[in-house]
Amino acid sequence: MSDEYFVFADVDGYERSSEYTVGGLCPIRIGCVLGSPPRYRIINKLGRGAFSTVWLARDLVESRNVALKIIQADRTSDSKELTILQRLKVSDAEEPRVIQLLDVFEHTSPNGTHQVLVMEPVHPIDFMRYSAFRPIFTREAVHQMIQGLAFIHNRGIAHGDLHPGNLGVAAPEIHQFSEVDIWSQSNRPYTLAIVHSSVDQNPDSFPPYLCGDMDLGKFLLERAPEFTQRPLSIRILDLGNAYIVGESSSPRCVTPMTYAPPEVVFRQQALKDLHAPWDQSSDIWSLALCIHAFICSDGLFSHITGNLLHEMMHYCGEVPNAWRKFIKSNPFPRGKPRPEHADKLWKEREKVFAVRGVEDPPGLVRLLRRMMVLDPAKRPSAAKLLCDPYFTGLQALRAPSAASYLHDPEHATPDFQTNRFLR
Ligand SMILES: Nc1ncnc2c1ncn2[C@@H]1O[C@H](COP(=O)(O)OP(=O)(O)OP(=O)(O)O)[C@@H](O)[C@H]1O
Repeated sequence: MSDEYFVFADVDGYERSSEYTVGGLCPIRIGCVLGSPPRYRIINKLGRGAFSTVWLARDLVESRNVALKIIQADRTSDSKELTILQRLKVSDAEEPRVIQLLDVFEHTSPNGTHQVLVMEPVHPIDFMRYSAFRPIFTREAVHQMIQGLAFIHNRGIAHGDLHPGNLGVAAPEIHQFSEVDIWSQSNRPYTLAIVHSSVDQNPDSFPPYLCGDMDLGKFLLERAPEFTQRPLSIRILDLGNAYIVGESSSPRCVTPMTYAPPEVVFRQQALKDLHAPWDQSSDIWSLALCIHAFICSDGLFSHITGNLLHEMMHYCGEVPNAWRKFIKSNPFPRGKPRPEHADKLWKEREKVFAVRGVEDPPGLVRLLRRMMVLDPAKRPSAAKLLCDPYFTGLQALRAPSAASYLHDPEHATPDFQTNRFLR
């Protein structure tokens, strides 16, 4: 496919050549300055999403580093992310648990007009070696993740794409490094020259080279190792698939299957329904799996085949009525799920958590099991989870924003009242 556009073939891990076209991605060069008036100088690439590229840039006005999420041109007008991020703004006095929008502007390229979201740069936790951090922070980090989700839910939003790549850790240490500091280190941009082969293509639609993703974590570990020794400050990222509950129906679930909730996996796998609805209760399930991955560096579930439903049932020890018919034609590979079997599996997890140095492994297992209930209506809300005994004695409620969304659990209404997704 790339031969239509480029002399070189598409390379895994980079944008596809077909994405640089009218209506597509914004061609970016290292060192160019975006903003009106010009303000953000591009340092390196941080990542790419389904419809965007994300860049580390120097804010020449505030002398700090920022992340620029540059949205594909034909997605700019219907992107809901800006509205959602504006709803999630906290005051300067509050420690956010959700990525904060610092600025927004539009940038015009030969491919169209792109919305640019300016955010704080964070260290994504999927690149984080858990062992590099002090396990003593586990309980606090887990509490902060749930705080972040409670905050999002309290603002009426469901996230819908929780996986380890969308959880990050604040990295204010990055601000002390200028572009030259960063360029002169081993993290200098890794670029791959590209040449388009068709003379019909507008050469300005393409960047002169593609950039590899910068390893921000490696840079910080080398240049600011104290980063791992202070308490973590978690950020939930990527509100690109979020929606305001009640204002619209849920968009298609894009969460990787091994983090997706059972109500979505069942409908996708058993009923071939790719538009399975999901809501805030679905985030609770996905966050439990993110917590597991944060500690163990890999997911709890390994399969993306039909066995995923079986794995879910084995860990939960139950078979929902709605699933029985489907399961009959796909018998259980490891025997029928039973509560004793689930207890055994979680005991094994407890041992793994203990090896990882987690505080109170049985307490953490109890928390995860509360979150991983097959019926979404029976999952506790994030606000209620903040009062789980696992957090007893934790000082993490010091974040001033906590008070604004923490319900009194005594008076909390039932958590997720409908089980309409588990038909
Ligand atoms: N604030 C940030 N700081 C550092 N890296 C970031 C930041 N925001 C995004 N990234 C990086 O860019 C990647 C893509 O960003 P993001 O997930 O927001 O885009 P998306 O289009 O919604 O992606 P996805 O396809 O994963 O849903 C992330 O996986 C992450 O590696």
